[in-house]
Parts: sequence; structure tokens; C-alpha cells
Amino acid sequence: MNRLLVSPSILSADFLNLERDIRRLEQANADHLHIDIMDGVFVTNTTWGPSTVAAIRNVTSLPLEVHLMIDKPERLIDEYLRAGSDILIVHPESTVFLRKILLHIKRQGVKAGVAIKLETPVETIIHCLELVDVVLLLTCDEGFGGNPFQPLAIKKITRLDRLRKDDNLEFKIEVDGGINIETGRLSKGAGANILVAGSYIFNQEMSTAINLLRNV
Ligand SMILES: O=C(CO)[C@@H](O)[C@H](O)COP(=O)(O)O
Repeated sequence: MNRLLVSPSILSADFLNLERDIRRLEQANADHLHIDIMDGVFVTNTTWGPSTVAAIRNVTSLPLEVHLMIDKPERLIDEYLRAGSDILIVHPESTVFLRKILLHIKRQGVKAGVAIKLETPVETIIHCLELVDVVLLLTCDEGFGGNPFQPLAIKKITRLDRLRKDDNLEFKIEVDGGINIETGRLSKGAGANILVAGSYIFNQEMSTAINLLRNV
């Protein structure tokens, strides 16, 4: 079994000092950078656009995991590909072109991911599991950092892990929202491979937090 990966969410970073915070995450041995793109429509919060992802690409070689929490992502997929995303993650709740988008991402040599909101059943993405490298389960109410982990998520991780085993698939299960030592351990036990964490990492010494998460 591969080791658990830790993907800090820069939603909890200081937006006026993003480069400084990215350097701190590099020094703390983060595995990825998780970048939540929010448009104020698909979720109520607003964050960045492709030009910020490109700017981040210029200052780090950490893999960029770009989570598109935007309406109709098909409008902007090429821009996020050009910006240097390493993993591009889209939601079925935001588009009627999910498989087409995932295939397009993969044809460009970029890893493709699908994400579902807490209330969206795992069954919604069954038709694209064989296409994706990553399935991200939102484990809290979406849009903001600091929301609590919801126990319902454990059932969803278990269900997804079962489907993965039954069909001999290789996608990673990533959990995102309210992740700390306790919820990270529960998630890992249910089958998660990647932990996204914002407030847990940014509210304490980063390398300690990342190490603790990696070893839950
Ligand atoms: O996508 C989201 C929120 O919608 C997350 O990526 C948050 O950034 C996670 O933050 P914490 O719950 O770990 O503070």
C-alpha cells in the first residue's frame, strides 16, 4: 500500500503572502498543494483564477492539485491546463460534460480527478471511475476552511473503496474538509489515500502537522 499523502489547502494561507506560505509548505515537506478555485456561484466563496495558478506554478515545483469548484468548468479547462495544473479536479454537480472533460484532461497528459460534495451520492460518479486518477470526497460543507468533518463521509469512503476493490481500479481516494489527526485516521481506516487539510496545518507548526497527518 502506498503511503498516505498530505495535500495542504492554501485556502488557509495568507492571500497577501502566498509565496511565503508556499515556501513554508515546501520546507514542511508537503506532498502537493491543494488549490480551491471558487467562483461565488457553484459555492458561495470566491478565490482565484487561472492566472494565480500560473503564478503559483512559477514559484514552486510541488504538484498542483487544482480543485475546480466552479460552474460549467468546460469554459475554463484549457486555461487551467495551460496554467500548469498537475491534477485537475472537476465536479459532476457543475457540468453535464463530466466524462468529456475528464477525457480531455487526460489527453493533455494531466491527471484527472472527480470531486463530489458531501450530499452527493457516490453513485453519481460510478460512470467515470475507470477514467480518473483521483476521487475527492468533500467531507464537510463546502466553500470555506474550518468547517467540521461530517461522519456521513466515512460511509462514502468505505463505499468508494469497495467499488475500487470490486472493479480492480487504481484511483486514489482523497478527503477534504475538517481533516485533523482524528478524522484523518478514520478516513485512512476507511480507505483514503490523500488528506487535504487547511486549518489543521496552518494553525500550528506546519512540519509537525504534516508529519502527524502522514502517520495517522
Ligand atoms: O474545499 C475546501 C472547502 O470547501 C477545503 O479544501 C478547505 O480548504 C479545507 O479546509 P479545512 O477544513 O481543512 O480547514
